Amino acid sequence: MSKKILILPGDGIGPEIVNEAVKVLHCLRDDFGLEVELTDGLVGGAAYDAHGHPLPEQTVALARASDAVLLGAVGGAKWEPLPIAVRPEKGLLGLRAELGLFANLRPAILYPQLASASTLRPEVVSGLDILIVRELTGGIYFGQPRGVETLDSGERRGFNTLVYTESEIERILRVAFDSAMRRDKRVCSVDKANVLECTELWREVAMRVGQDYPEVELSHMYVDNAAMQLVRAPKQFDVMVTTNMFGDILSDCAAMLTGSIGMLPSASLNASGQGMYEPIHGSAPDIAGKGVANPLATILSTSMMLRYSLNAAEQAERVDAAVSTVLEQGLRTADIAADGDRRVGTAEMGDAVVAALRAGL
Ligand SMILES: NC(=O)C1=CN([C@@H]2O[C@H](COP(=O)(O)OP(=O)(O)OC[C@H]3O[C@@H](n4cnc5c(N)ncnc54)[C@H](O)[C@@H]3O)[C@@H](O)[C@H]2O)C=CC1
Ligand SMILES: CC(C)CC(=O)C(=O)O
Ligand SMILES: [Mg+2]
Repeated sequence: MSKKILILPGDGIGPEIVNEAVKVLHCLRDDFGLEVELTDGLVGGAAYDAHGHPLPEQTVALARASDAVLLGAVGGAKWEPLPIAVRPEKGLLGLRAELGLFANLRPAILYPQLASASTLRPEVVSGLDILIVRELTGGIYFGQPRGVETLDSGERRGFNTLVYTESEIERILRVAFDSAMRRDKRVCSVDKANVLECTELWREVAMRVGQDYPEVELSHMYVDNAAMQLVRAPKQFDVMVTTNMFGDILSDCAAMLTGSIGMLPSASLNASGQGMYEPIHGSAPDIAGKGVANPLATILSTSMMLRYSLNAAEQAERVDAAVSTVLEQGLRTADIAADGDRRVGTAEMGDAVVAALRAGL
C-alpha cells in the first residue's frame, strides 16, 4: 500500500532544499517502484502568512494522517516581531509535541570525501560516526511556567523552566541504549548534574536504565566538557544522549565536524514509529533565495525516512550511495567547497543526486 508523506517546506531556504529532496522521492517512485503519495502543507512563517498561525489545524490533521513528514526549516526576520506564541518556531515545536516525537536522532557522519571541508584537522575527524540522541518534546523548550513578568520594582524578569519526569528520561535513554546495541555499544549521557537537580535525576535514571543493558558501556559527561570534547577528540563518542536544549546546541557543534551544518540530517520519532524528518539547520535567511544552500542534509533526511518510517532500507541505501557518488564526483555547494572543487548550486546538487540514483539502476 502506498505510504503517505506530508511535505512541509517552511521558510527561508526550506522550499529550496525540500524541492531537491522531493526530486529524489519522485525518482524513487517513478524509477524504483517506491509506493508513496506526497501531499504539501504549510508550517512556520508561510503558514502564519496564509492562516494567521504557524501550525494550522489542517497541517496537524495532515501530519497525523501521514506515515512520515518531511520538513525544510522555519523562521526568519520577517516574523521576529511577532509574539513567541505565534512565531514560526512555535509551529515546529507544536508539531513535534502534537505527534509526540520525543526521540530525535542526529547522526554526525563524516563522508571521507569531505575530510578537508571540516574546520578541524582531517586526522581528528576522519572516520567520524556519532549518533546524537536528543530528547525532543520536553525540557526547557516546553517547561511551564515560562514568560516575562514585571516585578513590583518595575523591572522585568524573564523565566523558563527545565523539567523532566522520570518516564520522559527513561524512554529517551532506552532509545539511546537500543541504538548503541546496533552500533559500538557505548552511550555517553550528557547532563549538568553538578548544578541542575533536573539533570541529576537524568543521571540517576540513566544509571538505572543502563543496568538493563549490561553490554553497553555507559559514561556521563557535563555538557560544557562535552562541547569541548566534541571539538578536541570527537571520535571518542559513539552514542550521545541528552536533553532537548543541550542536544540542540551539541548537534550544531557536531555538524561542523562533518564539514557543514548543511550535511546533518535528522529523524524525530514517536512511540509508534511515525516520524518527521528534517535537516538540523534552520532557514538560513542569509542565503535564502540565492539557490546556493546545501540540500544534502534534507536528502539524507529522506534517506532516514525511508529507513525508519517507510520500511524501505534498500531505497535508503540507494540514496546514501548517490550522495557518496556526487561527493566523489567532486560536486560541492559553497559551504563544503574548497579550491579546485566543482561548485554547484542547490538545484544542480539535487539533479546530480537524482542522476547518480538513475545511474545506479
Ligand atoms: N529546524 C528549524 O526549522 C530551525 C529553525 N531555525 C530558525 O532559522 C532562522 C535562522 O537561524 P540561524 O541561527 O541563522 O541558523 P541556521 O541554521 O539557519 O543558519 C546558520 C548558518 O548556517 C548556514 N546554513 C544553514 N543551513 C545551510 C545549508 N543547508 N547550506 C549552507 N549553509 C547553511 C546559514 O547560511 C548560516 O550562516 C531563525 O529564524 C531560527 O529560529 C534555526 C534552527 C532550526
Ligand atoms: C525551533 C528550534 C528549537 C529548532 C532547532 O534549533 C532545532 O531543532 O535544531
Ligand atoms: Mg537547532
